[in-house]
Amino acid sequence: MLINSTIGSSYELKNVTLQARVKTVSMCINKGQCWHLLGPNGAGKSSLLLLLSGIETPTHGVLTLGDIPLAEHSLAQLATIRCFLHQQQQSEFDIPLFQLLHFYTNSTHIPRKIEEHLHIASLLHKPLSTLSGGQQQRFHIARNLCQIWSAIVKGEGLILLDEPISHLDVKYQCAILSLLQHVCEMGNTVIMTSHDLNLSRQYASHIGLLKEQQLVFQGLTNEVMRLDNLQTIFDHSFVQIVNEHNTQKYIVSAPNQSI
Ligand SMILES: Nc1ncnc2c1ncn2[C@@H]1O[C@H](COP(=O)(O)OP(=O)(O)OP(=O)(O)O)[C@@H](O)[C@H]1O
Repeated sequence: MLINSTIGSSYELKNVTLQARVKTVSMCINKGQCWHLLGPNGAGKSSLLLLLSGIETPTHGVLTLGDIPLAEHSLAQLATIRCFLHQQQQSEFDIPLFQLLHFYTNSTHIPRKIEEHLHIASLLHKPLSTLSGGQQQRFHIARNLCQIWSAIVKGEGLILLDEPISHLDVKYQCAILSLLQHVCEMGNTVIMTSHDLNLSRQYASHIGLLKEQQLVFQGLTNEVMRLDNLQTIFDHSFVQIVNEHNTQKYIVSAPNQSI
């Protein structure tokens, strides 16, 4: 039984490679951190998340969770502390959400904190296919968090989310990101992908910038989210705008400038 050894643990990756999808990534992800992985399409963000989830196994290098190779933790054991939202969620069962929730979590209870942020309860009687894209996304995020909620309340959860804020309107984007920030403050670890530079800058404690299947820049958000780093990663020019109170900076595209 290895699961107890993951509690209070970190991921460590040493020269981890996944075929041609992720090239020699080395990084350490500690408990309580909120990582956002950013980069162009095809940069390797989803593939890196699949490695961290244990669904994919490195072709080279060492990936440990709590000082033990991730592959030595059984997927069944991991499922009690680690959730993983795939980028494109599909369900073969077009049944009411409360039945789907029960299928995935063995319960139809939605913890108060999740309901406060994601407002799922009023949708539970509806089949998934009758919901909008954003409503479906809220349900999938909620059921992933419900799956490991008993670990989350103890600050022992590992929450992996591939583009969780896609399809969401700005209110729910901020709602889910502030919920994730809150669970990190409880000691849980979040690793997610995104394409929204400004929201990542606002909500991530740590950033990984990927390009051509390599993790090129990583570290504290303020240190990594620099215009020169972003220009290198995206082959695109950006400018920074400071609001009138000089409290918030926004990164915006500068399409007329070539680099
Ligand atoms: N199942 C797979 N088998 C082989 N190659 C794959 C597979 N999935 C992705 N790839 C390739 O691996 C590379 C990284 O893809 P990945 O999906 O990780 O990128 P991403 O950064 O998440 O992109 P996006 O922003 O478009 O979601 C791409 O070149 C892609 O074509």
